[in-house]
Amino acid sequence: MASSSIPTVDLSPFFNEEGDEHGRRKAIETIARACAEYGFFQIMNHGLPTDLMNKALQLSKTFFQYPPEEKLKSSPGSGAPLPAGYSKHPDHSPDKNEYLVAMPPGSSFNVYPENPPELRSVIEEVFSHLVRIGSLLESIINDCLGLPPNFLKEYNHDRSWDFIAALHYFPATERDTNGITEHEDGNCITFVFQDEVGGLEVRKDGEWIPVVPAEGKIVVNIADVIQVLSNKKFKSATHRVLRSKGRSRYSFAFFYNLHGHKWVEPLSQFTTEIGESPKYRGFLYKEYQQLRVRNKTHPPSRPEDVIHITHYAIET
Ligand SMILES: O=C(O)CCC(=O)C(=O)O
Ligand SMILES: [Fe+2]
Repeated sequence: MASSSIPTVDLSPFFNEEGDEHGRRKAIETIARACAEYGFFQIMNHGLPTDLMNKALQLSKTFFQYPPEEKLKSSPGSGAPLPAGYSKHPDHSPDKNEYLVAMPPGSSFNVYPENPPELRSVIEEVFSHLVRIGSLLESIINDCLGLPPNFLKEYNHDRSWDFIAALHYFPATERDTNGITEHEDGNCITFVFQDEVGGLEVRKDGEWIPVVPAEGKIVVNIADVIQVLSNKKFKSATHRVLRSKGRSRYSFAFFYNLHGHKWVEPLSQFTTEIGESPKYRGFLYKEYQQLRVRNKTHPPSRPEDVIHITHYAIET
């Protein structure tokens, strides 16, 4: 494998009725290595139709091209655990994008745009596929970590905090190409699909590796909750998005999440049982997610004040 690309995993063995045990083992090994080394890989043959992904990107583009007053009609309501609806980063934010967030289909917090009319049903369809793919990847990661069968599934059984974001990155300017500042995601596992423009990069051994757009592929990255549970055996991938000159970029990110009432701490399998000290103190997930939402809605003026998972790290 060239060092300048991230591994691609073919998931078809998991959909093969006859049970392709060899194919499954191979996929699991590749994923285990990718998660331990840098927390990023791509998947193909995952069951989310390429046409549906393209349609979602196209419809989101139509939405983001509307004038601000139209988009602002679907501004988030209050009381939701996340700003579900349309938002744009404040001008002083280093992140130069606008986004439309949706929680699970049927959630009372969702504020969908009325136009384009098909956008809602297409996002809901994509959402259902990604929940299914999320559960599959969660069970594979459960296996990769050597946890008891269904451990993560039972721990993370409530899907009501999952969310999806349609993102629009503005074209770069002469002086500024930042789209999303380097970061790790706070949830369990993230899934991204993007248009052909490119700009997503992942850091490995101090180097930025571009995630070259490939139609039909979904980018998967391990996020903070898995990093904490595994006491850093699996890495929450550091990534960023650079903007292109003269071109907008559209993408979707799905956050396979955890319910806010869950307690998160390094599991005994990765601490006491193997004589390692925990690298994080425990926390209620809701508290961490609230701090992260604040990072976005009220970005601190000093970058060092942005809350990351290091907030809970135990100094050694
Ligand atoms: O747009 C992308 O490719 C990635 C988005 C992302 O990293 C995020 O929303 O956390
Ligand atoms: Fe991210």
